[in-house]
Amino acid sequence: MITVTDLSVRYETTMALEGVSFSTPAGRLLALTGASGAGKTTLLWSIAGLISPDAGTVAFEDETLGVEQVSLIPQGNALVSVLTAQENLTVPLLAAGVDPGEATERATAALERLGVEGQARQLVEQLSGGQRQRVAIARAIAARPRILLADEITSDLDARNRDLALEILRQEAERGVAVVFATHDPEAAAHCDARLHLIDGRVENPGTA
Ligand SMILES: Nc1ncnc2c1ncn2[C@@H]1O[C@H](COP(=O)(O)OP(=O)(O)OP(=O)(O)O)[C@@H](O)[C@H]1O
Repeated sequence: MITVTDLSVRYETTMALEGVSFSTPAGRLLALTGASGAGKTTLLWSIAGLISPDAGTVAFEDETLGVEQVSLIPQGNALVSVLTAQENLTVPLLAAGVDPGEATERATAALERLGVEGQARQLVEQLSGGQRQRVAIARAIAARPRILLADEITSDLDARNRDLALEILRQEAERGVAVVFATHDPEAAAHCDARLHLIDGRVENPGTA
């Protein structure tokens, strides 16, 4: 469960979020919608603990859950371009203390789920935009998060891979993960269980998400 209470974030003169409150349980796939600049990325980064809000709180119901169990798939994927696809998955797992054998198994399985196992040994800089996006999704799920935050992850994908990415988000929710998926795509939002719509940093129809 993610509970956001009265969250406000200001960038100099811009109020990116203002009094945002909502909660979403484990197992739910929540679409986060709104026009460009509405505050979707700011909200995901705040939930991930990467931005300190000016006011308000983000809480996870399970007190034992720390930010290391939150995976964010950022816009633009943030992969390391001079590492291979496989290394982009294994390096963070090794850094988190996962045993090398298990890190390799988890990376291989995640790349297979996204259909990019054939690119495992290629450098990220040699991959297409859509392949990079799928490697970024694989990296997030290989971490086995309890909370998964996905920022516009279908924007570079063709129809088949867009459906695959949505199916992966659905499978993660079925595994008991709380998933928040920022998207401009109405069809992708319709595939989710609920929708939170932001207008200029505020929640439209508060309390209905
Ligand atoms: N680092 C920053 N410094 C100043 N203003 C910022 C910064 N990041 C975002 N903003 C502003 O905060 C507001 C919300 O931005 P945010 O990126 O959260 O929106 P978004 O809904 O994710 O947009 P998009 O759909 O285009 O990605 C916008 O007005 C944006 O210009």
